[in-house]
Amino acid sequence: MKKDCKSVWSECLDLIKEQVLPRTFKTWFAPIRALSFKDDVLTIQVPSQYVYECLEEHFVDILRKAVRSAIGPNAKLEYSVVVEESHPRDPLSVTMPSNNMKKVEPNTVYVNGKPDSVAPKNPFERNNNRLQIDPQLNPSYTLDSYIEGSCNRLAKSAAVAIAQNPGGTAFNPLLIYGGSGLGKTHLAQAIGMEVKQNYPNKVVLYVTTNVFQTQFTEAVRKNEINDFLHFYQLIDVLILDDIHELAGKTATQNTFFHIFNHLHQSGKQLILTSDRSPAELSGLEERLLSRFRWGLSAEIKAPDFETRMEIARFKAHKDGIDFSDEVLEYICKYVSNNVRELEGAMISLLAQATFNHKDLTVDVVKEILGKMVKNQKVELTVEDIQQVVCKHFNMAPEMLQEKTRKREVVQARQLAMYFSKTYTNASLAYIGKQIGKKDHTTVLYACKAVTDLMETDRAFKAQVEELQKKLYCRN
Ligand SMILES: Nc1ncnc2c1ncn2[C@@H]1O[C@H](COP(=O)(O)OP(=O)(O)OP(=O)(O)O)[C@@H](O)[C@H]1O
Repeated sequence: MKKDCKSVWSECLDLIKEQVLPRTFKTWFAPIRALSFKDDVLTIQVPSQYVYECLEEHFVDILRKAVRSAIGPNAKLEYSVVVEESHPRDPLSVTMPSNNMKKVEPNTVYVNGKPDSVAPKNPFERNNNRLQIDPQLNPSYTLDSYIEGSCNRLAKSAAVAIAQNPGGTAFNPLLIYGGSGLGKTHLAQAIGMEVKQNYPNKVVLYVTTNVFQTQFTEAVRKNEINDFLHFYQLIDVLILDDIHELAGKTATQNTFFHIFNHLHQSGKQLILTSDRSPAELSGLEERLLSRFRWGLSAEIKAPDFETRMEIARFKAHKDGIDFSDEVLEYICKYVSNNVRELEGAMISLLAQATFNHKDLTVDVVKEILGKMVKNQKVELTVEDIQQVVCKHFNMAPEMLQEKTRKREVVQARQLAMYFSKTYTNASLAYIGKQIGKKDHTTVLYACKAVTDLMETDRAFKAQVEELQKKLYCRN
């Protein structure tokens, strides 16, 4: 069925929404209108030159991914920029190309038979017996732009070593794990970028577990599983993002197991990312987990204040934004758990200040961030959470450590575990140890119990929301 511009753009918006903060989405993407879609070119109307520049500067990667996913590898984006709001329905506008839709050069590999029979669909181009493999790398994710701190030192050092000698270090596979928005994808992609620079002929491929899963399902449906395996065996550096999503997908795990073995035995490099440590990767087969342990598992933790400041200074400098140190300190103090949110806050602040014609002083930042900060994850520890939960239930924190199955203690413990998993970057093992000396499976069970109960019990859900507010307003 032929898609129209509205449905294509709505598909893009769904994908974009998953990747940016709601405030960012509202500021930058919600006001955009889809104008036309023809020959793989999607034209969108943006309200001003400023918005056009900001989109190209800050969001081009997100846009590129979304547009490619909705349209295909040949997708092009064009902007129609409103220059005069002369008529609300028919404003005067000019058309601008998306300049930054640059991408890393694809690799060409020669295959026996028709390339069509080897490659999963998009983003691979086929021609005679040549197969072009787009590495799917984001050129802005480099090792140089990845700020090092104690939170990520081991992972970054391993990344540098691998980039110099892919497949030839002890770090094979490299499993990078940690919480959301802490730079796992950036670092994994940066290795790919650096390998492409050091070894232009090496075939690098970045793929999310979701895409891998879809390609696999498609290959099964079409009875092309051998071609699928053959294709993945052509890769020199395979980056598989979000491997926790393999949980429970036995057939996909099985196939990945074969690909892993083949690549590893042939001295090819594997880089994996996950939101939890191998010990906490439930739902994955032991034989796969044991292979992950062959190389290096490196955790990325939430950056400390100094590293956040360095990241914020770097981003401000790169984007040519003039934030004073005082302002940056204010932002970094409050946006503490997640680098993606830190970036989002900086971009939103800039946009709001520009639209409202205000200089970015600390007072202005306080005013603008005021509402936003309330919704941020202020730096919470497992201990803080236990305090708040116990106070809520009028219970001494020591009760959580007691070996009792009393209903109210069990529920308080489960809630403390659930909030610790949701609002801190502590590992399941650490959370369990701190809250009643339990193991990680108890924490997982507690999180599931709370989520399930919230779905069926309104009063309980209201109680969780009440506690959430108390946690946010703690400071
Ligand atoms: N140490 C760092 N230096 C510079 N930028 C960073 C750093 N850590 C994270 N970022 C930036 O933060 C944003 C989020 O990073 P990324 O997408 O890699 O996180 P992630 O851990 O893969 O998150 P998720 O698990 O949600 O996919 C990116 O724009 C990335 O460039």
